[in-house]
Amino acid sequence: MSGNRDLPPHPDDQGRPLDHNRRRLLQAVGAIVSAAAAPSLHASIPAGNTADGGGYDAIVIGGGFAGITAARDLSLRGFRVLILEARPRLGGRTFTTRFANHDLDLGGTWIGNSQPFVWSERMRYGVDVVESAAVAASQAIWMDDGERITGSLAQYAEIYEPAANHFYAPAREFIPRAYQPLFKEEFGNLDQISAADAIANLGLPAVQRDLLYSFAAINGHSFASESSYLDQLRWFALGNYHLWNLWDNLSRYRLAGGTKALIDRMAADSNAEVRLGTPVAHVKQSAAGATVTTLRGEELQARAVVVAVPLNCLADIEFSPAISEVKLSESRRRHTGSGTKVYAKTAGKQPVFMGHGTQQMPLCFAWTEYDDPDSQLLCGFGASPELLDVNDDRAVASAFARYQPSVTVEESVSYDWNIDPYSKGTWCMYRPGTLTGSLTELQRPEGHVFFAGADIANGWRGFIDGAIESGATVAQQVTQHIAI
Ligand SMILES: Cc1cc2nc3c(=O)[nH]c(=O)nc-3n(C[C@H](O)[C@H](O)[C@H](O)COP(=O)(O)OP(=O)(O)OC[C@H]3O[C@@H](n4cnc5c(N)ncnc54)[C@H](O)[C@@H]3O)c2cc1C
Repeated sequence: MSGNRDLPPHPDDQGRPLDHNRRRLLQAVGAIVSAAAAPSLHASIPAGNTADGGGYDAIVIGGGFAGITAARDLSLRGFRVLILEARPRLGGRTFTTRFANHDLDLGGTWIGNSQPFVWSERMRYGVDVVESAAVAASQAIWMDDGERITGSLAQYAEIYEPAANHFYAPAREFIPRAYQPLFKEEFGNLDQISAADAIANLGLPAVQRDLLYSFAAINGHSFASESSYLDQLRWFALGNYHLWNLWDNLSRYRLAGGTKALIDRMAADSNAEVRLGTPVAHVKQSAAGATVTTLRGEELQARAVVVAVPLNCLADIEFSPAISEVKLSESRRRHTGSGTKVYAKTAGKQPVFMGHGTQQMPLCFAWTEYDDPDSQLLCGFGASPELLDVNDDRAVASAFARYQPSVTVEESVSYDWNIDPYSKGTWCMYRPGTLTGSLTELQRPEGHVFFAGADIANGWRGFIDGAIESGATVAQQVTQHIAI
């Protein structure tokens, strides 16, 4: 089984010019922002497209966790809300499928109890959690100068933990408030250097250095040279400045029934109208609101628009007037998340293991995720699709064999988020300079247009938790905006 390649057409496929006369449009933004503050706006709510012709209060573009949260919260406050989702399903970068008798998540999967937004949602809707088999691993596997070493988790921790604590040492000083990443204001050069630079500067023995490169690679889902050191430190702050608590939040708990179980309950609790398979091509603001044009040319009006698409896809929507150049250039620059994730079903069983490789290996991490009676499901992550073709079962089998040489892989499954035009990447970690230089601007509403998403969250940015945080925050902003 391989990734889904039956993707709907992309806005760019229509050959629509995305360039604008920026000066003229920036002037128009100014006019709209001043008009938005005027109290008489509500006299001219745009002609609507709801069944009764009354118009939408808000159109939410994107039906991932951020968009669903924003739409649910707004609709439960009595506003008329429409979700326009490009794909034929909700969930965005979370995607639960059936494989080897499990509800398997090909995208976002694990949540943690230091993640307040998603944890409260799963408790509110009564969605249980299940623990990864690797939590009780009887074997740790790591690499020392190319040689595969096996031992206990405690032996592995003796090598890895002091190195990781060294790497994360500046986190408490520079990110004292995990949900206010810019609180400190002064960060020295921490956001200018990469995680790889920081690791090289630690002067550690090669075995520890390589473990850190690989950990930075899985966290940024790209080589350690791509991500900002400061952005990596943020994760440690969010993990309560404790390495193993961070790990618990990254990989311990899955939602029973998969992420679909949660997003379906959130969507069912919402009164928002949902249109699937409806990519948005254009958002045009007026004094009273905005007109959203779908790829099929349908025009829909609302008083406010929530753009809850991945950062990497933002520049594919045409905005009139144009949104800020910072937003567009960060979208085109893309966050670092561009690696691979793959599951493999084994024939027979191996010791339940947790494997920490090097960032140059096809899979920089691999472990037993499900320990079934007669087989296992292994999960692996790699820093780059260049290192592993996840659609090639034999390549996948040999990648897992680097950890368990005698493993027999029966079949594997993955999803290529990097070629999907509605994600153009995996989870978000920032490149050097983006956190201190652009986050505030990425979050800033422009006129009647608001921005949400895991990729611009304050707390667990790049996670389901961050998507829900951002969606809830923007729902509050839109509520105030509409109520003016
Ligand atoms: C492989 C992988 C593993 C991950 N692992 C974890 C994990 O274990 N734990 C965790 O918490 N997080 C994880 N994440 C990250 C997490 O899944 C995301 O951060 C989060 O789900 C993003 O939510 P979102 O709503 O901000 O964006 P998305 O889920 O990307 O939703 C955006 C939506 O916008 C839609 N869209 C895009 N363009 C348009 C358009 N023009 N018109 C209309 N709709 C459009 C998309 O189709 C999509 O549905 C992982 C992600 C991946 C890919």
